[in-house]
Amino acid sequence: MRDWDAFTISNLPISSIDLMENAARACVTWLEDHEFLYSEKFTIFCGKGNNGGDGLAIARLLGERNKKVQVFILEFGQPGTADFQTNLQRLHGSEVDIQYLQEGGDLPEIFPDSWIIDALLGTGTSRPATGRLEILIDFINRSGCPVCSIDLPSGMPADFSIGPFNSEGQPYFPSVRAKVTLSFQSYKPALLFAENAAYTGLVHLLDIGLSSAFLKSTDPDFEGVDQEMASGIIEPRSPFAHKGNFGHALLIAGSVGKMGAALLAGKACLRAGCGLLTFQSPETERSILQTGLPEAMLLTGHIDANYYRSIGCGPGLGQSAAAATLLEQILNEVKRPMVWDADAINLLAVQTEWQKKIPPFTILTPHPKEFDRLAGISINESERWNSARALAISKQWIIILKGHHTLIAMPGGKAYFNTSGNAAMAKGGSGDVLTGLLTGLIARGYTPEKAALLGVWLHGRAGDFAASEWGMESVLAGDIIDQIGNAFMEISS
Ligand SMILES: NC(=O)C1=CN([C@@H]2O[C@H](COP(=O)(O)OP(=O)(O)OC[C@H]3O[C@@H](n4cnc5c(N)ncnc54)[C@H](OP(=O)(O)O)[C@@H]3O)[C@@H](O)[C@H]2O)[C@@H](O)CC1
Ligand SMILES: Nc1ncnc2c1ncn2[C@@H]1O[C@H](COP(=O)(O)OP(=O)(O)O)[C@@H](O)[C@H]1O
Ligand SMILES: [K+]
Repeated sequence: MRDWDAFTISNLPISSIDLMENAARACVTWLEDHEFLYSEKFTIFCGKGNNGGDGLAIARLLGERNKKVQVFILEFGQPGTADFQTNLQRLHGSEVDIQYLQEGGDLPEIFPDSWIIDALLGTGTSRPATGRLEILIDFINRSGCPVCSIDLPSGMPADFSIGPFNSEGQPYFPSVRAKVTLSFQSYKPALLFAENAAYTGLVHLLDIGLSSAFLKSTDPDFEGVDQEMASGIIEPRSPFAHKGNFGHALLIAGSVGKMGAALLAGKACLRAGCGLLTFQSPETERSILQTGLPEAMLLTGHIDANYYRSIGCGPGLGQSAAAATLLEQILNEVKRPMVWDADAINLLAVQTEWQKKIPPFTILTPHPKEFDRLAGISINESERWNSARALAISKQWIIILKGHHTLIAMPGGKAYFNTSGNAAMAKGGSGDVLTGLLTGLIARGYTPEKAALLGVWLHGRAGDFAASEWGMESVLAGDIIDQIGNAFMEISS
């Protein structure tokens, strides 16, 4: 963010103080647009960095709108930044009441029925809050007032989970508990972790006019997957194409009582655009597959795995001896990247000698528990993300660590987080849909890296369409499949 800020100031005719003004205006406009948050009274807590400067500018703008505003500035024992001082001067002479909180002084008396704007610390947070700052964070959290945090909940470091202690002894970071966090221009990693959500509240990103050219001039090692990225990957279907052009996929899936998982994966695989699909599934379950998905074929005997352009393993497979034998045979024969999910991952966690046989660029799609079985227990999501990134590099696998913001860790070290999808997808079967989709995209001809980015985004987007049709409670995994086409259409030109 600091580099992006500096790039913008040197490449666009905009000064740092005007960027701060943009940020403050964006916050106030957002508050105005969300009437339920737009109280008559605001209590604004400011540090003396630029986050505090944002708070002062917000105070002035709210004062101009005839809101009753009180500002408390926490004395850190050092002068404010230049933009903080400019905004302090701009605030003097207004109706806004400004008070200073000294180390060791009394706690403030605040309007009991106000909204709190939290502008104590932003991306400059460098260590856990202690002393007066920690007491003030606790005071804000106990005040009973709803809190809107600016850029980050104060105390939360931009790049980590705030707690609990991790294996490297990273300390717990006391943090403001916000109802809403208004963050500037881009997600900070801390805003993506599940355990931080109780502190960030709802996160909204506000455009403050940072230069878009910066993103083209840099190759960050951590990036969001969004509609623009997905539409840059998608390839059109040639008018003269035949089914042979779009690949033949093999799904090794299903066992007694779990054929639904195979069907879900199979439907999603075909919806991904691949030409042909064959299942390798138990003979006894033949009628379920052949009536549930007449478009697919079924193999029950020996398979020549190398015949298929892509192979997806795991949905509903179970962990029986027969499943293990089948996967071992696949590993001994197949040298191209595959997709491994669910019980295939669980077996891989136990059969550690298999791991060196997994072809490079194979996609693994664990949910957090499956991941911990494979890589050891992580104490929080930021630790798990680091562990996934390290494993992707050391094994040369693509790891798709599923969650609200699914992480995609590439063998080259780069990592992505997904921005589509929603909690309606938190229901059995959603992961099987993703496995099928990824297997279908690889058969269709996408490289595993492109398939991973496109597939994860399409899956979440289809979930978003399903949620708008069925509501957050009632979406079924099959509804996600039915919306894959709409997700494709949105990014096809
Ligand atoms: N595009 C952009 O980037 C834009 C950014 N903008 C805004 O600027 C914010 C970043 O501002 P910033 O860099 O001045 O940092 P900020 O968080 O205000 O505080 C730093 C000070 O706090 C101190 N400090 C740190 N931890 C501490 C602790 N635990 N306890 C006590 N002190 C602690 C730290 O001290 P130090 O670590 O140096 O010892 C330093 O003095 C950003 O979040 C956004 O709101 C917008 O205006 C517009 C455009
Ligand atoms: N709250 C959520 N927000 C976004 N996506 C979600 C959410 N909950 C679940 N999902 C998505 O749904 C899928 C669930 O996968 P998984 O846990 O393997 O389910 P299952 O094994 O039951 O099929 C993942 O792709 C995940 O990213
Ligand atoms: K803040």
